[in-house]
Amino acid sequence: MRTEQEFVDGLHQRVDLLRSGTERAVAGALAPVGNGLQARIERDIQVYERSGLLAALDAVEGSLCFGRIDLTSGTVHHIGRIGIRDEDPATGERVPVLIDWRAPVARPFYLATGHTPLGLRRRRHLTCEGRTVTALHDEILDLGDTSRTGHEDPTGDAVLLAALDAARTGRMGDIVRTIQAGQDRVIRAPHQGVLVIEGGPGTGKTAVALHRAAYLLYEYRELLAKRAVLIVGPNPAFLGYIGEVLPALGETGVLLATVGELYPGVRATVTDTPRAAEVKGRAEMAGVLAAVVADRQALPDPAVLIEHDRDILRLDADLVRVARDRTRALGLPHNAAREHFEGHLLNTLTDLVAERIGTDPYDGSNLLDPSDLTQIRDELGADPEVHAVIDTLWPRLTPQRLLADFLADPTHLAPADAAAVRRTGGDWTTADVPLLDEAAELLGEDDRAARTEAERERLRRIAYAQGVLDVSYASRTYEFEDVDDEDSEVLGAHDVIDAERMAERHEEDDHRGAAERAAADRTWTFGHIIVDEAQELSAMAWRLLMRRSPTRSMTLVGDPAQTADEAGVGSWERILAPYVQDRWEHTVLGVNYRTPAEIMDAAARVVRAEHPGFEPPESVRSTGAHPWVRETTPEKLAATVGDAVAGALPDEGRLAVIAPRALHPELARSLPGVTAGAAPDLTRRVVLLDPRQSKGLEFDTVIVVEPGEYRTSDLYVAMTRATQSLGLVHTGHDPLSAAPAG
Ligand SMILES: Nc1ncnc2c1ncn2[C@@H]1O[C@H](COP(=O)(O)OP(=O)(O)OP(=O)(O)O)[C@@H](O)[C@H]1O
Repeated sequence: MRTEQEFVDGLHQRVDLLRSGTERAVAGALAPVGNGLQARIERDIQVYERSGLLAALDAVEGSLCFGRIDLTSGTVHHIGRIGIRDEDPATGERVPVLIDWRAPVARPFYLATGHTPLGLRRRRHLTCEGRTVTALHDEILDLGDTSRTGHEDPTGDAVLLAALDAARTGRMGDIVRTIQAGQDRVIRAPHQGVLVIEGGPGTGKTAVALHRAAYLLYEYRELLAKRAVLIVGPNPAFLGYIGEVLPALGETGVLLATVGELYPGVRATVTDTPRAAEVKGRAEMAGVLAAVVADRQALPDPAVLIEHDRDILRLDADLVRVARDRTRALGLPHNAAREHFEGHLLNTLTDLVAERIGTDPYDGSNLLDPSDLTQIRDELGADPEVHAVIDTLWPRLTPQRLLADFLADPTHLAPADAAAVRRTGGDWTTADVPLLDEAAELLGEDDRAARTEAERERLRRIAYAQGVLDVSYASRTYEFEDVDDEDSEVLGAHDVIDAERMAERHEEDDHRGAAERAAADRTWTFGHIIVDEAQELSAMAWRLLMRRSPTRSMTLVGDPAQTADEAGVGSWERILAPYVQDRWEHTVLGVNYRTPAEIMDAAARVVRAEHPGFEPPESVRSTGAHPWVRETTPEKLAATVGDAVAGALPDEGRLAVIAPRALHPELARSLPGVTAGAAPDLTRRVVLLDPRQSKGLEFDTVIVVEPGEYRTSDLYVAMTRATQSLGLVHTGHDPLSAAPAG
C-alpha cells in the first residue's frame, strides 16, 4: 500500500507541475500581443489547446491511476485515465509513467484471465479517495506464482460489485476501472462502418458507447478531432445524466445532442401528440416535402400580363413550363435553381419583346442584332414587375416558411394524417427538426448574395494580411538594419508567405473546437456518430443523421424490447438497409449490471405476459430483496406514495417515483421538495418522472405508480431503472399478479 501511495503521490506532483506550467502558459498567451494577425491566431490556438489540457487535468484529478499490471517479464505498468510521461533520471529520456487505459499496452488489464493470462502475472485494482490510496485488490493470473501480497481478491469481482452496489448520484459515472472483456471488445472495435450494440436493460450499452467515443478519439485522434464525434440521446435530461462521463475520461471534443437540437437556430418548444410524431417521422414525408416544394414552382393560371415599355407581354403556362422543365432538369435544389429559372424566363420574355418590335413586316425575319437583345434582356432584368412575377412563379423559400405553411395546410396528406399534424404558430417540435432539415436539403441556398459577401470578405482579409506583412517587413528591416538584407539568413514573413495565403490560413484556423463549430453548422459531417436509444428514432430522423455521416462511421445502441416511440423504426434491418444494405456489424451484450435478479425476474414476467418467449439479460447480482406491491384507493394514492417514499428513501443515493404524467401535480404535492416537469433535476434525492423520461436513467430505489396504465415496453423500462429496490403502488391493477410466474 505504501509503495502504491508513493507512486500516486509522485503522479500527482507531476500533474501539479504540468498544471502550473500550463496555467502560466495560458496566462502568458493571454497577455497583449499587439495587432498582428498571425500573433493573434497563434495566441488563440495556444489558449484553446492549453485550456483543453487544463480541463482534462482537472477532470481526471479524482482517480488518476486505478490499475497496475505486472508482466511475467518483470515489467510493471500503472494504468490511468490519461497517459503521463516523465523524465527518466538515469537516461534523461521521457518515458511513460502512467499508461492511458486506451493504449494497446493497457489492454491485458481488461482481457487477461487465469485461463488466458496474456503475459500477466498479476492484475491490481487501486482504489483512491482523492489523492489517497484506500484499497488494493489483486488477482493472480500466473497460476504457478505462489507469492502473495495480502490484498488478494479470490473471486476477482470485488471492485466490480462495489461499483454496482454504490449509491447513485444522479449522474452517470465512468466504468473505466472495471470494463469487462466483452465490453472491451466492443469499445475497441474499428471505427469504420456501422456497429450495432444491442442488449437488454442495464447491460452497459450506454457506458460502452461512451467509452467507445473516448477510445475512438484516442485511437483516431487526428481524424476525429477535426470532424468531432456526435452523441445523440433521447432527451436533454438523459444527455445531462451522461454528460460528465467523457470529461472524466479527459475528452471534450464531443457534441451531445438530441435530434431536436440538430438544426442550428431552432429549439423544439412544444410536444407533438404520439400520432403526429408518428406521421411526421414516416419515410414517405421526404416525398411529401419534395411535392410541396414542386408545387411552389407554379404555372400561371390564367396567363400573367406584364406591362413593359408600353407593351403588354403575355406569359402563359406553356411558356413558363418550358422554363420550369429546363430548370428542373438541372437537378439543383429549389433556391439554388432559382437563378437558372430567372435566366430562362428572362430569355423567354426577351423573345416575346423581340417578336413584337423586331419582326420585319415583309419577310417575318428578326431585325434585332445580339446587342439589341442583350439590352432588352437587361432592361427586363431591371424591371421590378418582372421580378415580382418570378417571385410568384419560383419564390425564394426558407425551410421554416415552407414547413410552417405545410403544417398549417397539410393537403398532401391523407385527411386523418393531415388532421393529426395540422398546426399553426411559430413553435417547433422535435419531430419537426428532421422535416426542417429535409426541407433545407430540398431548398438549398440561393447563395449569390453569400458568394458576393464571401468574395468581399476574402478581399478584406487579403488587405488586412497585406497590412500585417508590411508591418512585419518594416520591423525586420528595423531589427536588422545593420545587416545587408539580401545576405540575411533570417527569413521574414514575406519570404515564406504571401498575403493571399496568409488570409487563407486565418480562415482555416478557426480556433473554436470542432464540436462547437459542428453545433452551429447544419451541414457539418461528423467523424463518428453514436446514437443511444437508437430504436426510438423515426425514419426521417435517420435520414438527417445519415446526411451527417456520409462515411457511415456509426455506433448504434439500443434495445428493441424497450421501444416506446410510435415513430420508432423497429428492426435494425429496416433502419439500415436503405443506407448500407446488410453491411453492418451486430453485437449483443447479455449481462445486466444494473438490476438485481429479483427485480429483473419481475420485469421479465410482465413482458412474458405479452411475448411468451421473452428472455431478459442475466443479472450479475442478486440482493434477496423482491419487489413489493401496495394497493390503495385513488383518493389515497398521493398519500400512499408519499408514505412509501418516506419509508424507502435510501440513506444515500437517489429515489425515483415513476408515474403517468397526469398524476404528477397531485403526487408532487405529497412529495416535499420534488419538482416535476420536462427537465427534472436528476441530482435531487427524490425525482418524479413519467415512464418515457426514465429511459436510460437509473436510481437506487424506484417506485412505479399505477403500473397498470403503462404499455408493456414502458413498464419494462420503468421497472428496470432500479439498482437496489423496486416497489409498485396501484389502485386496482397489479401487473405482477396478472403475469405468470417465471
Ligand atoms: N463494466 C462495468 N463496470 C461497472 N459498472 C458497469 C459496467 N458495465 C455497466 N455498468 C453499470 O451498469 C449500469 C447500466 O449501464 P448502462 O446505463 O450503460 O446500461 P444500458 O444497457 O444503457 O441500460 P438501459 O438500456 O436500461 O438504459 C450503469 O450504472 C453502469 O455504470
